[in-house]
Amino acid sequence: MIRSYAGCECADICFEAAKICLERDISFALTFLPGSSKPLFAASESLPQRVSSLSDCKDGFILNTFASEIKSPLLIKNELAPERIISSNGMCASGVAPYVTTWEGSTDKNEYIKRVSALISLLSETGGKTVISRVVCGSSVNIDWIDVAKKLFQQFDDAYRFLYYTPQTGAWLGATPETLLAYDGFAGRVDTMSLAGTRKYSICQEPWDYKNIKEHEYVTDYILSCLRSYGLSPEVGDSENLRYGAIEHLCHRISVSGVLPESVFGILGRLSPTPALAGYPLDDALLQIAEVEDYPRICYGGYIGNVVRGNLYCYVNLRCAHIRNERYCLFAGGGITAHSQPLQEWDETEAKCSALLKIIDNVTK
Ligand SMILES: C=C(O[C@@H]1C=C(C(=O)O)C=C[C@H]1O)C(=O)O
Repeated sequence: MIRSYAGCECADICFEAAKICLERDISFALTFLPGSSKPLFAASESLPQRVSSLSDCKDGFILNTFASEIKSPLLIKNELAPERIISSNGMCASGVAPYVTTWEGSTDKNEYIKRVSALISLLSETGGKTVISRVVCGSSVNIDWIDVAKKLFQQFDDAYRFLYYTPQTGAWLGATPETLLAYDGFAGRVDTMSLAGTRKYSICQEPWDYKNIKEHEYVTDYILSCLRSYGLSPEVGDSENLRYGAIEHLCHRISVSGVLPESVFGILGRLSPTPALAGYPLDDALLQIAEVEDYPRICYGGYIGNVVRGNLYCYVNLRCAHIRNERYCLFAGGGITAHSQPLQEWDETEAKCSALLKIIDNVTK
């Protein structure tokens, strides 16, 4: 059982502190591990810096952007307690405004269909898989993001839930089902998952279709070869259906022992992004993503997580929104292969962002 490293047992206090941090551009992260109602809160007056090894990493929140060339994550150190932020309201360091801005316009459906159709034709010749996303943007003016976070976190209590801000990334909110890397420092064990393949949730567990099985295999194979390249012998669990609200994903849990803390950030850097978020082969997929998507992903598809006394709990930044005072931008994507149908892929992205969009609509004054 993990205790809150910020010494904060009370979620309401953390949400109140998060609100102040958002208003004052103070670096912070409020997160909940899957199934836990205990907040993990980290905040710092100093600018988040890169950390190169888990062994040297203080407790706090780590993150990296999508396909970052700099592999070492940024760390928000656990330095400011939420109570202190609240009691010194306004007295905490004047934060640093974000260096990145939110994208303005939503992806047009016809344009998406056109571009994805062209990609499907290309993949029919070359093989492989590329994960294409789209954005849904709107005005933030009448939205209380703390209210949105509370509702989202309650609805997806099985997911890793996050709300954070750094000047390097801006503010992000989401609830992700995808573990990238969990490290138990005492046992030297890494747990990860291959998560790809999406369909509507149903209680009758039908077999998965060929397209989903194939796009899933790219992810499993990639993770296994990455771990084996470290001389490790990973084990793959049975096939599972992992539910996320109204949809479910094909999932294999993968675990491996004998991992030294010095190797953990290296493995993390190699695993991010897997073909669940980029594609296979990786370099081709990254080029195709840059061609098809006309906005920067920033943190979408990157990773986020908590370092707690030598352990690491790290997830893929998915089912998320980039939020700012004026605009917000939701991101949702899916794996495209030669067997994709453009309209079905569009509907899949719709299903992936619908829960968060519904909450945003409901709280908009
Ligand atoms: C890319 C996303 O999700 C990823 C892609 C999936 C797929 O293509 O089936 C399933 C789960 C995630 O690994 C997203 O939610 O934006």
